[in-house]
Amino acid sequence: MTQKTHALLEILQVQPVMPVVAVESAADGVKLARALAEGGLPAIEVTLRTPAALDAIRAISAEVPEAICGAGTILTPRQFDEAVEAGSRFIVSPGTTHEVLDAAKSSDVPLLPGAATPSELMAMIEEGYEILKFFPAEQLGGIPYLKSLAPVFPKIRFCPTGGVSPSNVGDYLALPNVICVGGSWVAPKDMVSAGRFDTITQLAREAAALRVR
Ligand SMILES: O=C(O)C(=O)C[C@H](O)[C@H](O)COP(=O)(O)O
Repeated sequence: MTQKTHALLEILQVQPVMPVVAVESAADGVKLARALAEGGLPAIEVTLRTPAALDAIRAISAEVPEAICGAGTILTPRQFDEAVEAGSRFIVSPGTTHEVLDAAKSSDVPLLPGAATPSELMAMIEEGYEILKFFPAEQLGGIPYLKSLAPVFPKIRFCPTGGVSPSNVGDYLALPNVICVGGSWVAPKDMVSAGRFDTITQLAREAAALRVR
């Protein structure tokens, strides 16, 4: 196992659920990261799907020492570098390209790359990856699909994301090849815009109490 895989494992094993968030301002990001960490979910994936994302990562990294802030929806090497520069402790991409893999090679910050088909998994194993994002999990076949992959790829562990919710999260976390799940339900947009951070802390608390297997 590489040092970077080890670093990624340490982050992903901290909590059963990785909050996947899209924030409209750096201030919202800070409040959200605080609320989630207080509920027991210190690691948070801030997606680069809003213009405020990089500023939010910068602000969380500077102002919320209890959080472990990563960047999501990384599609290009430029985004990879910008996210690292902003202070991201880990990087998540929904799929994989050679360019993003090259950016990851020249960085100390670990990458959680997306892969789904057997050919994609084989390619990622060749690149030295053992921990992968599985996105969009439910739409790609969800739990039965991951069960089918397990005997063929015994070393690979996934972070399924996309369509994971309180109603199916327990079944995902029961799979031997799932290390944690990603999801937005712990930080609903309407609660963030309404400033309901206490409720978000409560949602985080419930998610943090889930058991992995
Ligand atoms: O942008 C990415 O890289 C993503 O991961 C997309 C979505 O934010 C997650 O898939 C969360 O999906 P839901 O929990 O179903 O809302």
